[in-house]
Amino acid sequence: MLLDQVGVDFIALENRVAELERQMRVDYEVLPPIVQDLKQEVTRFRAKLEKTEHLGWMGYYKELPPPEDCRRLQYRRRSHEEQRRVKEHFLEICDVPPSEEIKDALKTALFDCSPLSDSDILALLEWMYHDFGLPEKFHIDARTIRAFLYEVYKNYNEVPFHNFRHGFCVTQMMYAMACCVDVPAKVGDLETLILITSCICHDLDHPGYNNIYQINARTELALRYNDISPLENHHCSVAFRILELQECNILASLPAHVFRTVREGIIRCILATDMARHNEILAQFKDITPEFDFGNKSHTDLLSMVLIKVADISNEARPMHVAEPWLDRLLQEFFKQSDAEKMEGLPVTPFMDPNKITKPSSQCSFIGFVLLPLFEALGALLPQLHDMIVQPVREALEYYRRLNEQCREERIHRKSIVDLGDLTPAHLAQAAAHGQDTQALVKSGSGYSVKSRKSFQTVRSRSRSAEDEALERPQDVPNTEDAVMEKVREQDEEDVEADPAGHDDDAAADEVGDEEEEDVDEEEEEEEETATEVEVSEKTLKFKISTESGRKSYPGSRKGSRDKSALSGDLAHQELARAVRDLHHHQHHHYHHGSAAPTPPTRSSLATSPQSGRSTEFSRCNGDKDTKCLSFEDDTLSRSSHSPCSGEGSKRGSTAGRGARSPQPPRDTSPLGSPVAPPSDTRATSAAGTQSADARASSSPKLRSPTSFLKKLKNLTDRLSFSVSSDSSSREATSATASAGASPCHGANSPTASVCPGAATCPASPMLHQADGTRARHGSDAVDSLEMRATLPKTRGPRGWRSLLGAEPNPPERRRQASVNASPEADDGLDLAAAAVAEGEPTGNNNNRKKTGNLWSPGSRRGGGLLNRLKQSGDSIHSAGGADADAAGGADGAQGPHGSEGGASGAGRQPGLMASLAASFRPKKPPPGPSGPSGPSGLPPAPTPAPQ
Ligand SMILES: Nc1nc2c(ncn2[C@@H]2O[C@@H]3COP(=O)(O)O[C@H]3[C@H]2O)c(=O)[nH]1
Ligand SMILES: [Zn+2]
Repeated sequence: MLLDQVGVDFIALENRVAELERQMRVDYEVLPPIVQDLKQEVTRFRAKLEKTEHLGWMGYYKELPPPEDCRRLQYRRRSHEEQRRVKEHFLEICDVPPSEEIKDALKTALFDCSPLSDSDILALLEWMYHDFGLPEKFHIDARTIRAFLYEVYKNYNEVPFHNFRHGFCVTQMMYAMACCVDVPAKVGDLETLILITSCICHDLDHPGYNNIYQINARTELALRYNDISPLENHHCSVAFRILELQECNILASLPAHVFRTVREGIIRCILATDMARHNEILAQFKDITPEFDFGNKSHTDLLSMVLIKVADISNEARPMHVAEPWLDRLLQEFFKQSDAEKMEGLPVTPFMDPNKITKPSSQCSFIGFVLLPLFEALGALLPQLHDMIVQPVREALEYYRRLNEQCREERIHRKSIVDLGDLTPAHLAQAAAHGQDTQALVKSGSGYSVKSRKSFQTVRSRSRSAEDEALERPQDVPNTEDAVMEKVREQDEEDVEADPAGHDDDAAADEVGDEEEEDVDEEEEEEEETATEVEVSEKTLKFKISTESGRKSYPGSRKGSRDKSALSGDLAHQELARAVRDLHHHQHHHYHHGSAAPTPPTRSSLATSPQSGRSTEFSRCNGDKDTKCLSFEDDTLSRSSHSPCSGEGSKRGSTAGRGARSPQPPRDTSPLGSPVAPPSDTRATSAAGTQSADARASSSPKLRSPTSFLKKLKNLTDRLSFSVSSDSSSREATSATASAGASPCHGANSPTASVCPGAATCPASPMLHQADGTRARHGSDAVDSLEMRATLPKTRGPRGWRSLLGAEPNPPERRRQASVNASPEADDGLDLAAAAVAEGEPTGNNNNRKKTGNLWSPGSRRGGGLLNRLKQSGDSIHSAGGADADAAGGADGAQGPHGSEGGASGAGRQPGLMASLAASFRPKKPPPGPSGPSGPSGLPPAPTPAPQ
């Protein structure tokens, strides 16, 4: 019937097509031989052209430089020589148990491993197994433990934070907690084995770029694991590959079913360290806490997950002289990632962006929203841990709140001085009328001058970090900042007049609206800045798997309350359609209605607009003012601008006096003499007004600007894998915010998936290959990404910290130097038992090792002029975190300030450290018999490996 209506005889049409196809086949076969030859010739020639190297003499072939992303992703492994030294010294000391002092220190959160060498650390790891009696209980041969630990050591990369020492610190914290609450008695020996082994392995082969990057850049790991905890899956996979090696298989003597339990447990624990699952795990744990049953496996499983999570983020529970260098290293890694994201046009992870965070702001946010709620939850179940980890973390939060406030005050002061040069007498009079110190204001107009909204935002963005909002003066108290803002608005108007697009008529009419838009954009920017790692991680994951099931929000999540609607694929399409309608509607009015144009589509205007498809949703949500009802909202990086420092807590913090977290006291310089922090190294004892994350979860309805609107639209189209062109203003907006669709280097949709010219030698590939030998994804996209990068700015406009500080972005020299021996060499195999004990100490010393500088001295606990240090910090960031600067520094760059064994980077140990360590280890058990099957530890030989 339909066919009749259309008036087309489809059957006839189909027959005709089939006939033509037949004819073509016949014609093709009867081509004269000469034409066939010609065809073949053309095919051959085309194939040749595709390999154009031989045309180099004609200038048609240009050798491409090694793909930058390959270089950037390369990671560092220790040299064979260094590994050999570590192995030798490990074997030298491993039969000697640590001194009582060290044993005691190991059981506290005060332990400081920085003076220890890598072999010392390996020996301590082995000791932890022994101390819990695990080798005896599970028949683990000492030789096997050592081989296992050494292999683990080799499979950590020399990245600033997620390195072997981080693995040790996490294990040591787990050990300390386990001793404190007697974990073996509570959860059993097997679970203890699971916990210790999981901690040791939990960040194996971490490349220094987190899951958010992996997913957004569509790296091999993200592709392999379908965006689901790519790194954690990888760590786990590497761990079990090590355990597959017979000589390293500490689980070899376990019966098959026990092995399965252990494997399952290790996988569960390592996967639990993905911060995208933080709220999920925390919520479940809190749920069961009131009726926690140590006899219930699902309860103890959850407890194990929480324990490893706590250990993983426990640096702030340590004394400041231990915690702070770790934070510096973490920020170094963060900034390196955000640098890479900017260069590759990926979304810039807000909590990693030096333009958006400061050290104190980062810590206020992380401790307040993520760390403390978790620690308190564990403390509720295991109160013995309160003094050990909960209280120190509260003090750390208090410390950073005060510091943040100090920073903010200084920034405001600086801004008022800087911007006064541009102020008119009227502004000065206004400031004076509000009782401000105009004397101070007129001092200088130098420094940053606000030339445009953008440049102002650049400064402002940096200065208004997550916690600034909390410390903000009440709205109704105008101050110098208001005067500055006023000035900026005027400047904006000038900008609008100078707009080459020239919507002059609209400009006047939209003046009010523009101001609102600015506020909206700034608010959104700030919300983005306040997003914690958990939120961004959740969002990154949600973004990818939302079509499957929607992602649940958990009570611990700040967005839980507003994340009402899960995003399904259909919903996304509907939203897109609505968004397009709204956009069209808005543009129509904006450009054609002249002065009568309505203000830009604010939330309220959308709510009442009859043309807006979204209006019904808005009205539906009207009753629930505190909730962001729209999934459209949820899918952006919008975040509450509430800050962890807001409210009572911060006020109390501000009056709590300074220096409660006192500067670092002189350290006991004897390497192992005092591995714990001196008692004077305390933090503020005043209980911080810690806010629950939930209390801060409120959100206020916000206006909607065209820019933000387009950002959201872009988000949607990205999700649907196609792009919608936008006008120049929107392009600028999306570019400025490095929105998701901006030419990812590793684009899976790459139209030219040609082979990476550097694939064969690409140092990143082996890392990505090593698990299963498959080819690195980025290799195949490298040409594409190079082409794309050529059209991308190196950094994202004036917001880059380099432009702020006038530093050269990514000096090419540095990049070049960054290509170092990254390929993991084939190991020469483990033969620990046969390894000869090396003579004497390694020649390593401290001199070669570059200590990681404090990134942001204002955040430093070591005093000094705040402003100066802000500037200096930027410089040090540049050298430390920027573009593989660590690599440029040679072997000692990327590694943290810790000692590794011997060689350039092994230097870290003070002279005599080995002697001191050796002295500190006492024989633990009688030396092994002269012959017999037992290993150096005298344990029985390992039984046959269990089937796996
Ligand atoms: N801002 C901040 N983040 C931290 C701190 N400690 C741990 N993290 C983050 O928490 C994450 C836990 O998992 P990872 O080890 O992968 O990476 C860690 C860091 O990104 C800290 O002290 N401050
Ligand atoms: Zn970790």
